[in-house]
Amino acid sequence: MIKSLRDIPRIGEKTFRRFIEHFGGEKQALESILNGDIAAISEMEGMTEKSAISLVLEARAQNEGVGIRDFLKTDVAYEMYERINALISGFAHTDYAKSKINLYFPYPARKKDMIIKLQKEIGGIIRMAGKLDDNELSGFLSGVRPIKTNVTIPVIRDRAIIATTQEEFEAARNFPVSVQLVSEPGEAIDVARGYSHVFIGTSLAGIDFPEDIDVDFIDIKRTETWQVAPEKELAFFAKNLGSITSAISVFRIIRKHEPDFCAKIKDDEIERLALGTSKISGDSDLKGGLDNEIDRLISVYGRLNDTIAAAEKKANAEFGSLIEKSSVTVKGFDLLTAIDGSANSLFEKEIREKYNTVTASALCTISNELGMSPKEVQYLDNFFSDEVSHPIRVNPRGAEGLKNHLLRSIASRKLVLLRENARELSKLKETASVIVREVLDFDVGYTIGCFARKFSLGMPAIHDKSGIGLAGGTNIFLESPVPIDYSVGASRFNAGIGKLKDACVILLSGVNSGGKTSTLDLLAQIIILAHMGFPVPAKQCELGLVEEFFYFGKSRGTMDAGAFESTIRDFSAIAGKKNKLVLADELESITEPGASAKIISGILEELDDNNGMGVFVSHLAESILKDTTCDIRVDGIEAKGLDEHLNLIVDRNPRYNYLARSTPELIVERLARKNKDSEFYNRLLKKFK
Ligand SMILES: Nc1ncnc2c1ncn2[C@@H]1O[C@H](COP(=O)(O)OP(=O)(O)OP(=O)(O)O)[C@@H](O)[C@H]1O
Repeated sequence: MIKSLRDIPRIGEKTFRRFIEHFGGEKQALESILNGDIAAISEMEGMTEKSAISLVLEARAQNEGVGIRDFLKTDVAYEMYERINALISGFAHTDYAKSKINLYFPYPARKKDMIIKLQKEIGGIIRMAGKLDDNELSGFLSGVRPIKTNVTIPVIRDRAIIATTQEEFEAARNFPVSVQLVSEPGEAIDVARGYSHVFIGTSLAGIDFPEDIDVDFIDIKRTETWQVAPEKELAFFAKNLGSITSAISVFRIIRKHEPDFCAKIKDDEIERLALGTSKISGDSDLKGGLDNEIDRLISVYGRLNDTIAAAEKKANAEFGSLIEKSSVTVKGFDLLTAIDGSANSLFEKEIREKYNTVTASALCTISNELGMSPKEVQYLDNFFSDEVSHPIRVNPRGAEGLKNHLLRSIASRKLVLLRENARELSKLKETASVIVREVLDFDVGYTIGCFARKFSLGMPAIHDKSGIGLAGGTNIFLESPVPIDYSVGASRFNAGIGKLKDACVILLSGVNSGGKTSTLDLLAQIIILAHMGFPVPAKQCELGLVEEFFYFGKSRGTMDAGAFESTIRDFSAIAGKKNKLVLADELESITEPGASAKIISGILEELDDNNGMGVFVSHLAESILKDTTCDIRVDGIEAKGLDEHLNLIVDRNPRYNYLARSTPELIVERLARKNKDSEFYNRLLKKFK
């Protein structure tokens, strides 16, 4: 049992330190490895997804006392397992499921309990997957990613907690807002002027603060994040928004068909979470359209500059045209006043009236255009200076005053709403994490379910005898496979076989391209999937579990002495008492036919003596049988001739107790019929007649 990271052989000192740094502690790192958290492990520096998977598998193997290679004893067997896994992963909707699929592997017979447990779990998921509509589900499912918990937000600088004691100060520093320590109430007012929103201890309740500062009196030592910095609480939801909302949709769809799915999460929690997350945008802000007043304020702020510019332009045009038409008549004693040097006041009076008219109209336009509230209209008083000036311009400081007021109003109103939402959502953080985790884990099972649905797989029945039998078996790597019925050893499918019906060691003979290799591959797929606790590609299947699985592929051509020696050494692994299945494809090409037949018969005898199961594809069945006294059954896949398109007519189902000929003459016949003018093919064909 692994108790420390150091118990995993692959983890040296350097990797150990990296793990601690990445996961924040040995316990967390170990948990992550044993839980198979591939995504988090592969985020580590120097770690790829592949190495993370093999590390997890190694750790698990150590923990469970069994690893992949305990069952998959040859490279060809392992490659078949990898091909199957790659095929299944292709059905995953999330990267999480894609990598998690790699953690399933075939267990040897001694882990029967585990296999049966997996069969039950996966069987349940497949039944559920069968009820779900993938078109409805897949879009949402692929939007779910593991929850990111490491969420930070920048300090909110225009909001402060004003502490009056050291303890309050220390408590306040836990929140991402400015923190100030004051020694007396008057100082608090001065400090508060630098912020648009302050939180002050209840001990200072009753002091008057300037009107333009929002003040909240709180118990600083007991306050919660949602109260002073709701943005921090909401940032978790904002950062994981896509995943959470997609997971909620998946949850709802599953629950429609399977009301008990993940019963620990109550419907009302999901609905509250859905409501809360529907209010936030990706940057922890409030979504538009939720509050009319905020939307109005934002719109006023956004249109202010343009509205002012248009009003200025209009005012200047009106003012210009009024001035153009103006004249001042100086009559009678006014002439004397004018000589006095007071002509200016006469002109000013005339111009001021027009200036006042034009600016008043401009303010009216601005206020109407923007739909301003009475409080906002008050800020317009500072827009135009009392002194007549030309061209007419809005006083920038006046406009700034209104803008600041608008921004403060937006912030203060938003804070109320953000707080309400953060308060509600802060209680649902765990719910959100669980929902996402459950949906990701669901995708792992659903991936297997989709794979099973696509290939019409069925759960095999496991019996205690030595044998494997199937009806309607379809090789998952063939495009349009013809279903195969076959039985090796004891099974309920061997009733009609006649002699040697329980034989566990078989020679499979037959025509070239008849489907011998495909049959071995099918058996390999079935044996691997069944030992993983997965459904298998057969309408019906019954099998006894084995401890080891050997698959030897076809060798390419005669071997040199070294390669031959190492192949024989590979085969020596099948000696021994452990129950096993051995598949071997045309072993004869390792050396010349006579010697090959002797070697194969020796291997088959070894297998038979040790109660092993084996299917050996060979064109040397007759010679092999001559060299052995064991009860070896010979089955055959036979070609019956050529069809009108000169394709082989083959019955893909092996015939029991039947030595099928290789029928190379059919291939020669095909060549001769396709190339009617060729003397050469005709001459060869005659040799067979
Ligand atoms: N059950 C089947 N259903 C449909 N097609 C099949 C089936 N079995 C085999 N085939 C087709 O026949 C082709 C040849 O099959 P396979 O390689 O298994 O034959 P073989 O008997 O091992 O041939 P050889 O003796 O030349 O190695 C396959 O690629 C596939 O296209």
